Amino acid sequence: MNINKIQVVFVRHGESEWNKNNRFTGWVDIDLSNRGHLEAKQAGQLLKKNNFIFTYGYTSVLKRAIHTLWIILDQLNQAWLPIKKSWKLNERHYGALQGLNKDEAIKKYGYETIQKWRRNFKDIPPGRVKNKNLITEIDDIHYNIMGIHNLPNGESLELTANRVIPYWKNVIIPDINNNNHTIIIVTHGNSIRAMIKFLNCLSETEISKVEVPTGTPLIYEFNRDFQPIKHYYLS
Ligand SMILES: O=C(O)[C@H](O)COP(=O)(O)O
Repeated sequence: MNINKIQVVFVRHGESEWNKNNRFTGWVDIDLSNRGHLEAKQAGQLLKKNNFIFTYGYTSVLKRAIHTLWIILDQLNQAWLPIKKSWKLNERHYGALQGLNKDEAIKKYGYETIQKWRRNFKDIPPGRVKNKNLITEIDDIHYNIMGIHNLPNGESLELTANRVIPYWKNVIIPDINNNNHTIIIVTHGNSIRAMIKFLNCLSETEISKVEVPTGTPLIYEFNRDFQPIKHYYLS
């Protein structure tokens, strides 16, 4: 690989309608709010101002991330960029919490339990009852077409990392080695937290304190062995 530096830009999607309404979203396919559109546009403008030109893009199969990537690429005049979409970059599946307002969930389960499900590395939120909780059927069509028959039903950050990190190692790194050295990955709060824990070798306690803002480019620079040299938010 004949390149000077490898740059990977992670962006958490812009604010979604359910971020705005403070609802657990997970795999429910909710779109951007007006503010989310604006955040995505501003992220694109910021990347343009800093002369980013991407060679490949990645996103989940959830529209809040896909649309954020489209808006960013539109700002960069790079709508043509090849993009890979994978459910392995989806948000953590929030099980029975999906659709619940976070304050109401705290009233129902208690603050400490909710916080444990949200931020402990290994804690798995309760699973939803099939056909009872929100939009199960739509999820089934969405994912059946992709040939995924065993949908998760509540994931810890650890379980999320168990699909995100292999995707990084087995798909993204080989693509980078194939000369795609400046890439953008638009995904979700917890999929990015899984990557941050892995790349920065953070402990479970350290990652429990890390929050990822919506629509803000997080730049990682790597050496050829994919060790991070530096990372910073573009703002
Ligand atoms: O899926 C969600 O509800 C959010 O995108 C992430 O939620 P969290 O910050 O509660 O993990």
